[in-house]
Amino acid sequence: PFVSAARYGKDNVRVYKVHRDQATGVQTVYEMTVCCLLEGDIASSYTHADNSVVVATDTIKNTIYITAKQSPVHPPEVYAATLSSHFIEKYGHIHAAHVKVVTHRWTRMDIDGKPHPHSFLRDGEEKRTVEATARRGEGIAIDSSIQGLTVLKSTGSAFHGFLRDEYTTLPETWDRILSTDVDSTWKWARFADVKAVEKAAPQFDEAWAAARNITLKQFAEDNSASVQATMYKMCENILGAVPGVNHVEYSLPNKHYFELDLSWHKGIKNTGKDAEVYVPQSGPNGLIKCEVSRG
Ligand SMILES: O=c1[nH]c(=O)c2nn[nH]c2[nH]1
Repeated sequence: PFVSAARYGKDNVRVYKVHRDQATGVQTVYEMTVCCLLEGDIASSYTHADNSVVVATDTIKNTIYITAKQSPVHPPEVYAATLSSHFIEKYGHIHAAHVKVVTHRWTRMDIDGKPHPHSFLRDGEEKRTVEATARRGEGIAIDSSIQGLTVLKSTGSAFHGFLRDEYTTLPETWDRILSTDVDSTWKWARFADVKAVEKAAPQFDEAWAAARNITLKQFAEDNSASVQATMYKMCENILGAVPGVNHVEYSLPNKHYFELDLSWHKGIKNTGKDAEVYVPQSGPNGLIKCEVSRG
Protein backbone atom coordinates (compact mmCIF):
# COMPACT_ATOMS: atom_id res chain seq x y z
CA PRO A 1 0.00 0.00 0.00
CA PHE A 2 1.00 3.68 -0.51
CA VAL A 3 -0.28 7.07 0.56
CA SER A 4 -2.53 8.11 -2.33
CA ALA A 5 -3.58 11.43 -0.82
CA ALA A 6 -2.75 13.34 2.36
CA ARG A 7 -3.26 16.77 3.85
CA TYR A 8 -3.01 17.91 7.46
CA GLY A 9 -3.06 21.08 9.53
CA LYS A 10 -5.07 22.98 12.13
CA ASP A 11 -8.86 23.38 12.13
CA ASN A 12 -11.19 25.58 14.18
CA VAL A 13 -8.63 28.34 14.72
CA ARG A 14 -10.66 31.29 16.03
CA VAL A 15 -9.31 34.72 15.16
CA TYR A 16 -10.52 38.20 16.14
CA LYS A 17 -8.97 41.40 14.84
CA VAL A 18 -9.86 45.03 15.57
CA HIS A 19 -9.12 48.02 13.36
CA ARG A 20 -8.92 51.35 15.27
CA ASP A 21 -9.23 54.48 13.14
CA GLN A 22 -7.10 56.96 15.09
CA ALA A 23 -8.61 59.97 13.33
CA THR A 24 -12.30 59.15 13.91
CA GLY A 25 -12.12 56.81 16.91
CA VAL A 26 -14.30 54.39 14.95
CA GLN A 27 -13.39 50.79 15.59
CA THR A 28 -14.21 47.86 13.30
CA VAL A 29 -14.06 44.21 14.31
CA TYR A 30 -13.55 41.01 12.35
CA GLU A 31 -14.09 37.49 13.67
CA MET A 32 -13.41 34.29 11.77
CA THR A 33 -12.71 30.61 12.15
CA VAL A 34 -9.84 29.30 10.05
CA CYS A 35 -8.85 25.86 8.78
CA CYS A 36 -5.45 25.45 7.13
CA LEU A 37 -4.34 22.15 5.60
CA LEU A 38 -1.02 21.43 3.84
CA GLU A 39 -0.16 18.99 1.03
CA GLY A 40 3.26 18.04 -0.29
CA ASP A 41 6.18 15.60 0.13
CA ILE A 42 4.87 14.42 3.48
CA ALA A 43 4.12 10.72 2.86
CA SER A 44 7.17 9.66 4.90
CA SER A 45 5.60 11.19 8.01
CA TYR A 46 2.79 8.65 7.59
CA THR A 47 4.76 5.66 6.30
CA HIS A 48 8.08 6.00 8.16
CA ALA A 49 7.27 8.14 11.21
CA ASP A 50 9.53 10.75 9.62
CA ASN A 51 8.56 13.95 11.45
CA SER A 52 11.31 15.97 9.80
CA VAL A 53 8.90 16.89 6.99
CA VAL A 54 6.13 17.96 9.37
CA VAL A 55 5.40 21.66 9.81
CA ALA A 56 3.67 21.13 13.14
CA THR A 57 -0.03 22.01 13.24
CA ASP A 58 0.87 24.26 16.18
CA THR A 59 3.24 26.10 13.85
CA ILE A 60 0.42 26.43 11.33
CA LYS A 61 -1.82 27.84 14.06
CA ASN A 62 0.88 30.38 15.02
CA THR A 63 1.21 31.38 11.36
CA ILE A 64 -2.54 31.99 11.10
CA TYR A 65 -2.30 34.55 13.95
CA ILE A 66 0.96 36.16 12.76
CA THR A 67 -0.48 36.60 9.26
CA ALA A 68 -3.66 38.11 10.74
CA LYS A 69 -1.49 40.60 12.63
CA GLN A 70 0.79 41.50 9.68
CA SER A 71 -1.73 41.47 6.80
CA PRO A 72 -5.32 42.58 6.19
CA VAL A 73 -7.97 40.09 7.27
CA HIS A 74 -10.65 41.78 5.14
CA PRO A 75 -11.75 40.99 2.49
CA PRO A 76 -11.40 37.38 3.61
CA GLU A 77 -10.34 36.41 0.09
CA VAL A 78 -7.15 38.49 0.47
CA TYR A 79 -6.38 37.02 3.90
CA ALA A 80 -6.98 33.45 2.71
CA ALA A 81 -4.80 33.98 -0.37
CA THR A 82 -2.00 35.58 1.68
CA LEU A 83 -2.05 32.77 4.24
CA SER A 84 -2.18 29.91 1.70
CA SER A 85 0.65 31.40 -0.39
CA HIS A 86 2.86 31.81 2.67
CA PHE A 87 3.20 28.05 3.09
CA ILE A 88 4.21 27.46 -0.54
CA GLU A 89 6.78 30.27 -0.39
CA LYS A 90 8.23 29.25 2.98
CA TYR A 91 8.43 25.45 2.68
CA GLY A 92 9.85 23.95 -0.53
CA HIS A 93 8.38 20.52 0.18
CA ILE A 94 4.83 21.85 0.65
CA HIS A 95 3.13 22.03 -2.73
CA ALA A 96 -0.39 23.10 -1.82
CA ALA A 97 -2.10 24.89 1.05
CA HIS A 98 -5.84 24.83 1.54
CA VAL A 99 -7.22 27.67 3.65
CA LYS A 100 -10.87 27.99 4.69
CA VAL A 101 -11.92 31.24 6.34
CA VAL A 102 -15.42 31.37 7.85
CA THR A 103 -16.30 34.94 8.82
CA HIS A 104 -18.97 35.64 11.45
CA ARG A 105 -21.35 38.61 11.47
CA TRP A 106 -20.56 41.56 13.75
CA THR A 107 -22.92 44.20 12.35
CA ARG A 108 -22.39 47.72 13.67
CA MET A 109 -25.21 48.80 16.00
CA ASP A 110 -27.35 51.79 15.09
CA ILE A 111 -28.00 53.65 18.35
CA ASP A 112 -30.52 56.52 18.20
CA GLY A 113 -30.25 56.39 14.41
CA LYS A 114 -26.45 56.67 14.40
CA PRO A 115 -23.84 53.96 13.69
CA HIS A 116 -22.07 53.25 17.00
CA PRO A 117 -18.28 53.59 16.91
CA HIS A 118 -17.48 50.35 18.73
CA SER A 119 -20.60 48.25 19.33
CA PHE A 120 -21.83 45.38 17.17
CA LEU A 121 -24.45 42.66 17.11
CA ARG A 122 -24.58 39.09 15.78
CA ASP A 123 -27.55 39.56 13.45
CA GLY A 124 -27.76 35.96 12.30
CA GLU A 125 -25.55 32.91 12.07
CA GLU A 126 -25.15 33.47 8.33
CA LYS A 127 -21.49 33.02 7.34
CA ARG A 128 -19.33 34.53 4.62
CA THR A 129 -16.83 31.84 3.73
CA VAL A 130 -13.75 31.70 1.51
CA GLU A 131 -11.72 28.68 0.42
CA ALA A 132 -8.35 29.49 -1.13
CA THR A 133 -5.91 26.92 -2.48
CA ALA A 134 -2.39 27.99 -3.41
CA ARG A 135 -0.66 25.30 -5.43
CA ARG A 136 2.99 25.56 -6.49
CA GLY A 137 3.24 26.59 -10.11
CA GLU A 138 -0.54 26.88 -10.48
CA GLY A 139 -1.47 30.14 -8.76
CA ILE A 140 -4.38 30.58 -6.33
CA ALA A 141 -7.93 29.23 -6.71
CA ILE A 142 -10.55 31.10 -4.66
CA ASP A 143 -14.15 30.09 -3.98
CA SER A 144 -16.39 32.52 -2.07
CA SER A 145 -19.65 31.57 -0.36
CA ILE A 146 -22.67 32.66 1.59
CA GLN A 147 -23.81 29.91 3.98
CA GLY A 148 -26.57 29.57 6.52
CA LEU A 149 -28.73 32.47 5.30
CA THR A 150 -32.18 31.13 6.24
CA VAL A 151 -35.10 32.50 4.23
CA LEU A 152 -38.83 31.81 3.97
CA LYS A 153 -41.64 32.97 1.72
CA SER A 154 -45.26 32.35 2.72
CA THR A 155 -46.53 32.15 -0.90
CA GLY A 156 -45.17 32.63 -4.43
CA SER A 157 -44.00 29.04 -4.65
CA ALA A 158 -45.62 26.17 -6.54
CA PHE A 159 -44.68 22.62 -7.45
CA HIS A 160 -46.81 20.74 -9.97
CA GLY A 161 -46.49 18.86 -13.22
CA PHE A 162 -43.84 16.54 -11.75
CA LEU A 163 -43.55 12.90 -12.79
CA ARG A 164 -46.34 10.76 -11.35
CA ASP A 165 -46.25 6.97 -11.11
CA GLU A 166 -47.14 4.14 -8.72
CA TYR A 167 -44.57 5.47 -6.22
CA THR A 168 -45.95 9.00 -6.14
CA THR A 169 -48.23 10.34 -3.40
CA LEU A 170 -47.20 14.02 -3.22
CA PRO A 171 -50.17 16.21 -4.15
CA GLU A 172 -49.56 19.01 -6.66
CA THR A 173 -49.58 22.52 -5.20
CA TRP A 174 -49.97 25.98 -6.72
CA ASP A 175 -49.36 27.80 -3.43
CA ARG A 176 -46.88 26.58 -0.79
CA ILE A 177 -44.42 27.86 1.80
CA LEU A 178 -40.82 27.82 0.60
CA SER A 179 -37.95 27.92 3.06
CA THR A 180 -34.26 27.15 2.68
CA ASP A 181 -30.79 27.77 4.13
CA VAL A 182 -28.89 29.49 1.33
CA ASP A 183 -25.53 27.91 0.47
CA SER A 184 -24.21 29.79 -2.53
CA THR A 185 -20.65 29.59 -3.91
CA TRP A 186 -19.07 31.65 -6.68
CA LYS A 187 -15.79 30.45 -8.11
CA TRP A 188 -13.20 32.99 -9.30
CA ALA A 189 -10.99 32.59 -12.34
CA ARG A 190 -7.56 31.49 -11.05
CA PHE A 191 -5.23 34.21 -9.74
CA ALA A 192 -1.53 34.11 -10.67
CA ASP A 193 -0.35 35.15 -7.19
CA VAL A 194 -1.19 37.17 -4.06
CA LYS A 195 -0.47 40.45 -5.86
CA ALA A 196 -3.18 39.62 -8.39
CA VAL A 197 -5.61 38.87 -5.55
CA GLU A 198 -4.74 42.16 -3.78
CA LYS A 199 -5.29 44.01 -7.08
CA ALA A 200 -8.75 42.43 -7.32
CA ALA A 201 -9.58 43.29 -3.67
CA PRO A 202 -12.49 45.68 -4.36
CA GLN A 203 -14.27 43.00 -6.40
CA PHE A 204 -14.68 40.63 -3.45
CA ASP A 205 -17.00 42.76 -1.29
CA GLU A 206 -18.87 43.83 -4.43
CA ALA A 207 -19.37 40.20 -5.45
CA TRP A 208 -20.55 39.17 -1.99
CA ALA A 209 -23.08 42.03 -1.87
CA ALA A 210 -24.27 41.23 -5.41
CA ALA A 211 -24.64 37.51 -4.67
CA ARG A 212 -26.53 38.22 -1.43
CA ASN A 213 -28.83 40.84 -2.97
CA ILE A 214 -29.51 38.72 -6.08
CA THR A 215 -30.30 35.68 -3.94
CA LEU A 216 -32.77 37.59 -1.76
CA LYS A 217 -34.40 39.43 -4.69
CA GLN A 218 -34.78 36.32 -6.83
CA PHE A 219 -36.07 34.31 -3.86
CA ALA A 220 -38.66 36.97 -3.02
CA GLU A 221 -39.78 37.94 -6.52
CA ASP A 222 -39.61 34.72 -8.53
CA ASN A 223 -42.98 33.03 -8.87
CA SER A 224 -41.17 29.82 -8.14
CA ALA A 225 -42.08 26.73 -10.16
CA SER A 226 -39.54 24.73 -8.14
CA VAL A 227 -36.35 25.18 -6.14
CA GLN A 228 -34.47 24.08 -9.26
CA ALA A 229 -35.97 26.79 -11.48
CA THR A 230 -35.44 29.58 -8.96
CA MET A 231 -31.84 28.68 -8.10
CA TYR A 232 -30.92 28.62 -11.81
CA LYS A 233 -32.11 32.23 -12.15
CA MET A 234 -29.96 33.17 -9.13
CA CYS A 235 -26.91 31.63 -10.80
CA GLU A 236 -27.57 33.33 -14.13
CA ASN A 237 -27.92 36.73 -12.44
CA ILE A 238 -24.70 36.32 -10.43
CA LEU A 239 -22.73 35.32 -13.53
CA GLY A 240 -24.17 38.42 -15.22
CA ALA A 241 -23.21 40.69 -12.32
CA VAL A 242 -19.71 39.39 -11.48
CA PRO A 243 -17.36 39.18 -14.48
CA GLY A 244 -14.46 37.66 -12.52
CA VAL A 245 -16.47 34.54 -11.69
CA ASN A 246 -16.90 31.59 -14.08
CA HIS A 247 -19.00 29.15 -12.04
CA VAL A 248 -21.78 29.59 -9.49
CA GLU A 249 -23.21 26.72 -7.46
CA TYR A 250 -26.09 26.47 -5.01
CA SER A 251 -27.03 23.77 -2.55
CA LEU A 252 -30.51 24.40 -1.14
CA PRO A 253 -32.41 22.25 1.36
CA ASN A 254 -36.16 22.35 0.83
CA LYS A 255 -37.33 22.83 4.45
CA HIS A 256 -40.92 21.56 4.30
CA TYR A 257 -43.92 23.05 6.14
CA PHE A 258 -46.74 20.51 5.99
CA GLU A 259 -50.41 21.36 5.85
CA LEU A 260 -52.41 20.08 8.84
CA ASP A 261 -55.91 18.68 8.36
CA LEU A 262 -58.00 19.61 11.42
CA SER A 263 -61.37 18.74 9.92
CA TRP A 264 -61.75 15.86 12.42
CA HIS A 265 -62.27 18.53 15.08
CA LYS A 266 -65.70 20.09 14.53
CA GLY A 267 -65.04 20.33 10.80
CA ILE A 268 -62.25 22.95 11.06
CA LYS A 269 -61.16 24.04 7.58
CA ASN A 270 -57.32 24.25 7.60
CA THR A 271 -56.20 22.85 4.25
CA GLY A 272 -55.72 24.32 0.76
CA LYS A 273 -56.83 27.96 0.59
CA ASP A 274 -57.98 27.74 4.25
CA ALA A 275 -54.58 26.56 5.50
CA GLU A 276 -53.17 28.84 8.22
CA VAL A 277 -51.62 26.51 10.79
CA TYR A 278 -48.80 24.34 9.37
CA VAL A 279 -46.34 21.81 10.82
CA PRO A 280 -42.68 22.84 10.20
CA GLN A 281 -40.58 19.74 9.47
CA SER A 282 -37.07 19.11 10.83
CA GLY A 283 -36.57 16.31 8.34
CA PRO A 284 -36.61 14.73 5.88
CA ASN A 285 -35.89 17.70 3.62
CA GLY A 286 -35.40 18.05 -0.09
CA LEU A 287 -31.84 18.92 -1.14
CA ILE A 288 -31.40 20.58 -4.52
CA LYS A 289 -27.93 21.27 -5.96
CA CYS A 290 -26.65 22.79 -9.19
CA GLU A 291 -23.60 24.46 -10.72
CA VAL A 292 -24.07 26.93 -13.56
CA SER A 293 -21.03 27.86 -15.68
CA ARG A 294 -20.30 30.78 -17.99
CA GLY A 295 -21.08 29.59 -21.51
O1 LIG B 1 -39.02 22.49 -5.54
C1 LIG B 1 -39.11 21.26 -5.43
N1 LIG B 1 -38.30 20.47 -6.17
C2 LIG B 1 -38.37 19.10 -6.11
O2 LIG B 1 -37.61 18.43 -6.82
C3 LIG B 1 -39.33 18.54 -5.22
N2 LIG B 1 -39.67 17.25 -4.91
N3 LIG B 1 -40.64 17.30 -3.99
N4 LIG B 1 -40.94 18.60 -3.71
C4 LIG B 1 -40.14 19.39 -4.46
N5 LIG B 1 -40.04 20.73 -4.57
